[in-house]
Amino acid sequence: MSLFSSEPYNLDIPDGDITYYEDFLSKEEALHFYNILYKETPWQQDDITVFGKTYAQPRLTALYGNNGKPYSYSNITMHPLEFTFALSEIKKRVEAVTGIIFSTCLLNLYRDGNDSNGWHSDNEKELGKNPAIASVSLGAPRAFKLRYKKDHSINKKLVLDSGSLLLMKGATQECWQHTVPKTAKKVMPRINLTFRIVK
Ligand SMILES: O=C(O)CCC(=O)C(=O)O
Ligand SMILES: [Fe+2]
Repeated sequence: MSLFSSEPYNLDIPDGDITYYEDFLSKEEALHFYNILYKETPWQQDDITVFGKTYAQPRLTALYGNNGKPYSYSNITMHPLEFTFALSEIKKRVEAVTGIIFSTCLLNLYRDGNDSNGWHSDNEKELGKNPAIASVSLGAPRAFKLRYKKDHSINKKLVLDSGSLLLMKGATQECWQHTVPKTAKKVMPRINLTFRIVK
């Protein structure tokens, strides 16, 4: 954290609980972890099936966990790898700030502005009701949009900066969807880590 680190910021939204910690990691720490994770991660590109249509996921992913439990979404089942030293360090930091102990981390690599993550909620049944999801961003800043399921005109846009932590809790996954849209801007790669509790 820098001397001028900003306070955690609570989004003012109905039926959700979202906190943004802009300076969760310093810019130097974020770059350090970005470089390690970019190189050490066995990035994979899976085919996903959404509404009966199959296509290559527009980003690369990897799954890590400490309870051996697989995680399934969009007709893909991923089996967790053992946490690496770098991921364990980040996990400890996330747990210290949030007070929540996570079992699993899904990594996303957005190679450029053409990579994205479509509108979804993280509401898989193995996450249980009102799951807490802690999302760490490293590398290029990217837009992160949220919309209220009942009324899409209620929405929010954040830019998730390198070293930031976004914590989603409570009814957020039940009542909101989120997306990382494509961008026409020339952007460098971004790594996102979502810590979850897989039951
Ligand atoms: O990349 C992000 O910021 C979001 C990732 C995400 O929504 C997910 O993996 O479920
Ligand atoms: Fe998500």
